[in-house]
Amino acid sequence: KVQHSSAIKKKKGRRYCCGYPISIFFIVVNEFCERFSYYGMRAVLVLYFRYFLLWDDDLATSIYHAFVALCYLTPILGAIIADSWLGKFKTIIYLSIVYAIGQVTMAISTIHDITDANRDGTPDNFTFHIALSMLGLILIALGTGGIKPCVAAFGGDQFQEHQSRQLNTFFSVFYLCINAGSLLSTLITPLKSVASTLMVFIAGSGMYVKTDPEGNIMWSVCKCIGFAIKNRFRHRSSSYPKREHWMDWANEKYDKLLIAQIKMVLKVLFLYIPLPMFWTLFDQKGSRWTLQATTMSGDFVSILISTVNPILILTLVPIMDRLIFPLIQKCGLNFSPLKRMTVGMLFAAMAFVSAALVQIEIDKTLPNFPSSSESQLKVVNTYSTTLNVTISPNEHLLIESFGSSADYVTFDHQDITVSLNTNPVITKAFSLIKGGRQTLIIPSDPTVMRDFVLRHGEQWCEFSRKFGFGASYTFLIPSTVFSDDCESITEVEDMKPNSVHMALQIPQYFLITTGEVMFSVTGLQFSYSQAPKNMKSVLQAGWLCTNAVGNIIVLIVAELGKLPKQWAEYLLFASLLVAVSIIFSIMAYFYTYIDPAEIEAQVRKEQGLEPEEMEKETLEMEEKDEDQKNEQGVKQTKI
Ligand SMILES: N[C@@H](Cc1ccc(O)cc1)C(=O)NCC(=O)O
Repeated sequence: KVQHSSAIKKKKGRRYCCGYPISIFFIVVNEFCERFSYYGMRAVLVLYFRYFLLWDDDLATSIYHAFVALCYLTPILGAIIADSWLGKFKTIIYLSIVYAIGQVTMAISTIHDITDANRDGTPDNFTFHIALSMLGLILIALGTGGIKPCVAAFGGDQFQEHQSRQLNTFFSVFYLCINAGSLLSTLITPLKSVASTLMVFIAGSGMYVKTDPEGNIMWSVCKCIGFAIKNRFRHRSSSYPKREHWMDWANEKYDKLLIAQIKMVLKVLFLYIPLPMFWTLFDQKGSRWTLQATTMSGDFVSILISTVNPILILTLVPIMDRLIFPLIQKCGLNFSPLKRMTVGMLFAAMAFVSAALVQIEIDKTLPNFPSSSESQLKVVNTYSTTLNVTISPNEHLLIESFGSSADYVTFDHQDITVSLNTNPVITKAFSLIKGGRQTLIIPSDPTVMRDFVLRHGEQWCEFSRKFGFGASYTFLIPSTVFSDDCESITEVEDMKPNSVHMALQIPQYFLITTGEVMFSVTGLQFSYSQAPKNMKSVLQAGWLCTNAVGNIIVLIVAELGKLPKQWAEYLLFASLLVAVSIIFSIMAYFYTYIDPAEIEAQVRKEQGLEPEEMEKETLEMEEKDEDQKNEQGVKQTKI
C-alpha cells in the first residue's frame, strides 16, 4: 500500500505541454538517437563482414540475420530485468552503457593497424578482429534489444488511462523518430549517437513517471503456469468438474489477480503465433530485394532504395493517422487494430507479388547461363580478315575481324572441334568446361603475339566510357598497339548491362511500407494497451520476439528452400502470408479487446480489496483534475 501511494505521488510531478507529458520529449529523442546508432551500424555490417573480415556472401548474410534475430530475442531479457528487478528507467540506463561498450568494441575491431605489424594494409590476425567484433555485436544486441521493450513501455507509462488518444499519437511519433533516426544514419556517421542517447535520456530523469518493479514477475508467472498444468494433469479424471480456463487450475495456490493477468498475456501471445510470417517477408527487404536491385540498372536510385522505407514511413504515418483512419471511421467502418494488422499483412503479400512481377521482367533480360550439363562458348576474332568458323558438328559462325560471335553458343557436349577457313585451313580440338562459359580467341598471328598490359604509366589507354551494371566486356588489343593508338583497341560485350530500372522496385517498397505502418505501428500500440500494468515490457518483448522468429525463418529458408526461380519463391512467400493472414483474421475475430486496468480492478474487488482500490481511484481522480488544470495552462498556487 505504501509503495503504491508513493508511485502515485511520483506521478503528481508530471508536467505537460499541449496535452502531452514533457518527459515524452526525452524518450522520443532517446529513441531517435538509439535507432540512428543501430541502423547506421547495421547498414555497413554486411560490407564489414564481406570486405574487412573477407567472409563470403553466404556467411556474411547468415551472421547478419543471426545478429538481427539476436537483437529481437534479447528484449525478453531486458523485459525480465525491468519488470522484475531494476525497473524500466534503470534498465535503460545500465543496458545503454552495455550498448555503448559494444559499439566501442566494434569500432576497435575495425582498426586493422592493431594487428597489422608489417603495415601492408591487411590485418595479420583475423581471429582477433573476428572475436572482438563478435563480442561487440553480442553487447550491442544485448543493449539495443534489452532497452527496446523498456523504452516503448516506459513512454506509455507517462500517460494516464484517460489519455488513450495521446497514447496512440505517442506510438506513431515514436515510430516516426525510429525512422527519422534510421534515415539520418544512412546520410551521416553514427559515431557519437549512443553517448547522446544516454545523455538525452538522463536529462529527462526528474520528469519521468517511474513505476517500481514488482518482484520477480516472470518467475512467478512461470511457476503459476507450471502449477496450473501440473494440477490439471493431477485432476485429469472426468469426475472432477471442468474449469472455465485451464489457468484456473492454479486457483488453489496462486493469487487470482496474477492468474487474471497471466490469462490476459497468454491471450495476446497466442494471437502472436502467426505474426512472424509478416517479418519473414518484411526482413527480406535487406537481403533478397537488395540482391534483386544488384541485377537492375540505375545509379542514384540505389541511394533512394536504401532510404525509401524511412522516407515513406515519415510520410505515410501522418497520412494514415490524420487522414485515412479518421476517414474510414467517418464512413462508419470499424477498423479495429487487429483488422489493421490483417490488412498490413495483405499489403506485404502484395509487395511480394510486385517483387515477383519485377523479377519476371529481370529474368527476361538476364543472360541465359548454361545448366550443369551444358557448356557455352563465345568466339572472338582478332585475325586480320573476316573468318568462317565451324564448330563441330553443325555450328557455323561468320565473324568479322576484331568482332565476336553475337552471343554464347550452347553445347550439350563438351568435346568440340573448331575449323577456320584460313589458308591453309586450321582445325583444333577443345574440351569445354561443364556448366561454364568460355571464350575462344582467334589470335591475329601467334608468332608475333606479345603481352599488353592496360596500365597507368608509360603505355596506357584511358577509357572514358561508362560501363553498365552487370555487364562484362573483353578488350581486343592488337599486338601493334602503342600508347597513341588506343583507337585500335576493340571492345566486345560478353554480357549485356542490366536494363530493368531500379525504379520498378518502388511499388513493392511502397506496398511493404504501407503494410508496415498498418501492422507494426498498430502492433506496438496493441501490445501496450492489452498488457497488464506489471507486464507491459514483457508483452512488448513478446511482440519483438515475433520479429526474431521471422528472421530465423529467413535464415532457414535461405539455407534450405532453393526454388529454381526467384519469382516463384516471391509468390510462394506471398501465398504463405495470405494463408497466415486468413488464419490471423479468424483468431482476431474471436479476440475480445480488454481494458487490463478494469479487469484488475474487478478482480481486486472480488478479492475484497475495495478500500485500496477506492484510495487509488480517489488519488487518480485528484491527479486527473490536477492534470486537466495543467493541460489548460492553469497555474496553481499552493497556500
Ligand atoms: N521501418 C523500420 C526501420 C527501417 C529503416 C530503414 C530500412 O532500410 C529498414 C527499416 C522500422 O521502423 N523498424 C522498427 C524498429 O524498431 O526499428
